[in-house]
Amino acid sequence: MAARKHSFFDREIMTQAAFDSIKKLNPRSMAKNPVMFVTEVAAVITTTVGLILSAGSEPLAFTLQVTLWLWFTVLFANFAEALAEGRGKAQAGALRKTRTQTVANRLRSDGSMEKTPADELRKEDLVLVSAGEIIPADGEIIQGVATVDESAITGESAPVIREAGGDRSAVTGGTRVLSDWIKVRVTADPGESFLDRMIGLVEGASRRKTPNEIALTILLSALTVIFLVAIMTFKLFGMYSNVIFSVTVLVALLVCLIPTTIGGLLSAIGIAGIDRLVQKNVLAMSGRAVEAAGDVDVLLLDKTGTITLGDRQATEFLPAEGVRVEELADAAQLASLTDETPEGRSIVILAKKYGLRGRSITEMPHAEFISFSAKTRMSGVDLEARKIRKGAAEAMRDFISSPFPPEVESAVKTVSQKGGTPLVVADSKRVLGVVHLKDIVKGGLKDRFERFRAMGIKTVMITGDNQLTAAAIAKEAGVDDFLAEARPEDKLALIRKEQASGRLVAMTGDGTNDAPALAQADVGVAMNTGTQAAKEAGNMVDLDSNPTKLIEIVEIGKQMLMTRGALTTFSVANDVAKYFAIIPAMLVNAFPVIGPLNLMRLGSPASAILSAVIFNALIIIALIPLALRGVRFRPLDASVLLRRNLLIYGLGGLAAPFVGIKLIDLLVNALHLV
Ligand SMILES: Nc1ncnc2c1ncn2[C@@H]1O[C@H](COP(=O)(O)OP(=O)(O)OP(=O)(O)O)[C@@H](O)[C@H]1O
Ligand SMILES: [K+]
Ligand SMILES: [Mg+2]
Repeated sequence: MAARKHSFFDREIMTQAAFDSIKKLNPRSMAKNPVMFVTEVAAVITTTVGLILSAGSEPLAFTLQVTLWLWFTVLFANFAEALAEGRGKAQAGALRKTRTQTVANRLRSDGSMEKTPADELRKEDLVLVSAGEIIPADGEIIQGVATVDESAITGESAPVIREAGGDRSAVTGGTRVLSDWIKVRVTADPGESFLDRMIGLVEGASRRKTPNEIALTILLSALTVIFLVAIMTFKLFGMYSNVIFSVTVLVALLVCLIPTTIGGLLSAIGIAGIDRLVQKNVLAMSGRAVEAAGDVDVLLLDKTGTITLGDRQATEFLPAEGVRVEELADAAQLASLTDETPEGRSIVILAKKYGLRGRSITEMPHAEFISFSAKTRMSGVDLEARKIRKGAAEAMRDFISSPFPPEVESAVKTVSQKGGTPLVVADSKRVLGVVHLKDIVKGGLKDRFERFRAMGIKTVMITGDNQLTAAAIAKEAGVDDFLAEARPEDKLALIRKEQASGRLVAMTGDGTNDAPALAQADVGVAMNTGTQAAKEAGNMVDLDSNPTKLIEIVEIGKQMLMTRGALTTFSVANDVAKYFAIIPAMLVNAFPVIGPLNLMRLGSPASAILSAVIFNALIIIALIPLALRGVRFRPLDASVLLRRNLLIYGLGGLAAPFVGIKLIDLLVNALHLV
C-alpha cells in the first residue's frame, strides 16, 4: 500500500494523534472504556470540586497538580489509541486517493456497449476492460486473460495474470489492466467494494471489541468497582478515626489503584495487532480472527503451491509395454490441449520434444474437452468414439475399470516415491503410460514447521495427490501429518473433526472449492489472487497471495495475545505495589505504629500522592512503544511463555512503582512542588 513506510512514531502521525487524543475526551467515546471513563470523571471532580469550589483542606498547588496529572492520564491513554490508529488512517488516506472516478464500458444485453460512470455499476453488470484502463469495479473474469497492475492495492509493482475459469479469476476495482482485454462480471455494488472495505478496515472504522477484549474489560470494570468501594470505606474509616481525607486525595488514590495501565493501552494493543498484519499485507476482517490466529492448534496447508512451488512440470513420459513413447506423448498432449493449469501446459510443451507439432483446437471441430476438476481428478478429450484421459492413478483406475498393467503400476509407484505426481494416460480402455509431474518443495519450510512445533502447533498437509507422493513430500517438508487423496469435502470434514475435539484450526486456500473449508476454519486466509468465493468465505485476505504467510499471521496473533497478557499482568502488579507505596505514607502521621510499613520513606503524604499520580500517568506513556510494537516473540510452548511472562511482567510490575515513585518523590521534594 502506498503509505506503507510509515512508522507509528512519525512526526505527522504523532501530531495528528495529539489532536485526536483531545477529541477523544468526548465522554461518549470515553464511555467505551470504563476504566478510563472513571479516570476522566475523577479529573472532572478534582477540577470542579477541588479547584473551582476549592472544597477540602488541601493547598491549591497540590490540587492543581493532581488535577493536571489526572487529565494527562486520560490524554496519554487516548494518545496511545490515536497513535495505534494513526498508521492505518494514513494508509486509508492514500487508498482513498486511488479510488478515482472511472468510466466503464458496460455491455448491454443486446451485446452493444455503453459508457457508464463506474459508481453506477451494479452486481451482475458486464463490463469490458482493455489494456491501459482501470477496472471499474470488483468482479469475476468471465472471458479473457490479462496482466493486471494491482500495485494500488498490494503495493507490489510486478504485474499479475488474471484469467477466466481458474482460481485466478477475481479482479479488484481500482487496479489497472496492462495488456489484453477481459470481460468482467461485476460482483459488488457501489460502496461495498473491496477497496471500500479495505479503507474501513485499515482506519479501524469497523473495528469492534473482540469477545476476549469484552471479557477483559468486564474484569477491569469489576476491579474498578472494588477499588471504588475500598476508597469509600477508607473515607468512612478516616471519619471514624478523625483523619480527614479530602476529595482530591481520595480521587487520586482511586485512580492510582484502578487498572489504568492496561485500561489505557488495551484498545491500542488490539488495533496495533491488526495494523501489524496490514503491514504484512494481510487484511483481517475482524479482531476476532487475529485473536484466533494467536490460539491456533492446527494448521492445514495445501501441498501444491503452498508446500511446493506449485508449478508442477511434466518431465518424463513413461510408456506402457508395447506403447511407443510418441504415442503416449501424443495422447497426453491431446488430453491437455485446453488444460490451462501449469500441469496441462507443461505436458503440451514436453510433448513437442517428441516431434509433435503444436496442435490447434480449431482443427478439431468435433472434439469435446473435459476440463480438470479437483473432484474428478482427471481431464481429457472426447474425439468421437475415443475417450482420452489423463489423471490421478486412483481416478484413472476407476475410469478404465480394471487394474493397470504391472509396469504402469510400478511407474506410478516410482514417481510417487520420489515425491512426484504421476498422471496416468489412457485412450478409452487402453492404458498408454504415465506422465511424471515434478514439483519442488519450497526452501526453508523445515525451519518454519520446526517453529510451529516449538509453539505446540500441529501442521497437516492436505493434498489431492496419492498416498505415496504425499508421504514423500510430507517427509521432505517436515510436516507432522498429512491427508492424501482429499477432495474438497474431505478438507471440510477434517476441519470439523479437529474443531470437534476442541482445537482451533487455520487454513489457507484460493479456489472456489476451498471456500467451504475457509469459512469453517477459525482462521481462513484467502489468497488475493483467488476466486471471489474464497475471498468472501475467509476472514483474512493475503494481498501477496503467499500461503506460508499463515506462519507470520499466527506469530502476530500470538504476539498480540502475549502483549495483552504481559501488560495486564504488569498493570495489576503495578496497582498492588502502589497500594503499599502510598497508603502507609498517608497514614503514618496519624498512626505512627505503621511506621515499619512505610518502606519507601516518601517526603510527605502530599508528595507521596502526587508522585504516585505522576507515576501512574507516565507509565502509560512509557509502555506505549511496547503496546504498539508488541512484546518480543519467541516460538515457545504456551505454558513456558506464560511462566516467563508472569515472572518478567509480574515482578517488573511490582518493582517499577517502588523505584519510579521514589525517584519522582525525590524530584517533587527537591523542586518544592508541594
Ligand atoms: N491438469 C490436470 N489434469 C489431470 N489431472 C490432474 C491435473 N492436475 C492435477 N491432477 C491430478 O488430480 C489430483 C488432485 O488435484 P488437486 O488439485 O485436487 O490436488 P493437488 O494439486 O495434487 O494437491 P493440493 O490439494 O495440494 O493442491 C492431482 O494429485 C493429480 O493427480
Ligand atoms: K492505576
Ligand atoms: Mg491443486
